[in-house]
Amino acid sequence: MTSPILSINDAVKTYGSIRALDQVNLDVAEGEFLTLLGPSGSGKTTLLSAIAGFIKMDGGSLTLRSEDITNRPPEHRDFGMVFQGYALFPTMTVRENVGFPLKVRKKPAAEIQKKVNDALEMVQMGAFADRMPSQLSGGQQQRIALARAMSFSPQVLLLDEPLSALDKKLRADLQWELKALHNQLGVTFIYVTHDQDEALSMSDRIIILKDGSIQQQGDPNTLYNRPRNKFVADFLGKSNFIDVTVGAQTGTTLQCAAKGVAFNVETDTHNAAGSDVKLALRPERLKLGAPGEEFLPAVVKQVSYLGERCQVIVKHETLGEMLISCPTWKTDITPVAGLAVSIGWDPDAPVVLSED
Ligand SMILES: Nc1ncnc2c1ncn2[C@@H]1O[C@H](COP(=O)(O)OP(=O)(O)OP(=O)(O)O)[C@@H](O)[C@H]1O
Repeated sequence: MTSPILSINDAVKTYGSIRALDQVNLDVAEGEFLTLLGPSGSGKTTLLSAIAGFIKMDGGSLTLRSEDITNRPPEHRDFGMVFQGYALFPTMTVRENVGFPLKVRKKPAAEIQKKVNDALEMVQMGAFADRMPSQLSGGQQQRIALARAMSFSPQVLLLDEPLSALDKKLRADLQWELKALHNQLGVTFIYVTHDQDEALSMSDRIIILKDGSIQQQGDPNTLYNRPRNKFVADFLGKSNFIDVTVGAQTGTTLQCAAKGVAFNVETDTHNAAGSDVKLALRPERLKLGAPGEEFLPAVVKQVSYLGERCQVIVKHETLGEMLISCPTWKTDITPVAGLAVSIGWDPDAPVVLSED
């Protein structure tokens, strides 16, 4: 990374015995769309609030373009913010709301007018300038909140679950719009969500948090296809897990044995012979065939049709139940409960997980 716009160094925040932030280190690159993702209580909002300056950290420091801002009050950090509890001012019009950050910064009236118009155009809400917030839908209010956060051209935009109150279809539309805005403006976005699909679809990089510490970070493709541990594999998408005993490893080829089943796995990790490891296997990497076609016999237990894909639970005699996701347009086999099938996977499909 070229020199980061923002660095969080050894951030610690405790509430009694809870470590909401546990030695968090993070560099944010200029212009990136960075997402903080984790389950409820993992520390996402705490980290964003510490960056915003709403809470004081118990330890660690924050730098903005190499300048220490750890003790700088929020209003002097100059970040744009779209927070859950940071609603529009109900007694101000849309125009006044969007102009508010500029007014606080004592900008001249002509500049305020121009920037407000620009910000409203940006979120396609120019026609709504004279309405009151109560006369807008939830999605429109979110667009105005975004326009307000952007009106003063901040270097960094902090967004805490800005779409969580919206219905699924509108949320998906606004995800596209937010991503397009990000591409167009080149502003650094730090985005909090607990929605995995939202994180995967919008982010340049995802930070996965659990109990106040970073579990893994990377681009969506790396995190999804190369999860580091069980928590990440389980939290980001669905996974089958297989406990195996390691045989010999020759280069990248690992011999594995699990409950009477032997197979090879291609891996870039190094594993000692005789050790026990856990593998993650994504449902779409499992293959479903007629009996004898793939290498393990199994029986279909349950099928769930999802439109473009169908989810099939199969049972192998010793490995137990496995989840398979197949495209529904591939009709060489129609899975129904009770059907005898076979299952298999390519050697590069399983991922060797780390223990922690
Ligand atoms: N003001 C507070 N007082 C006491 N504990 C707090 C406070 N704020 C947060 N916590 C605790 O710190 C931990 C992290 O909370 P945080 O709100 O950052 O999680 P989160 O990942 O944003 O969760 P959610 O998705 O539910 O918003 C939680 O265990 C929470 O209960």
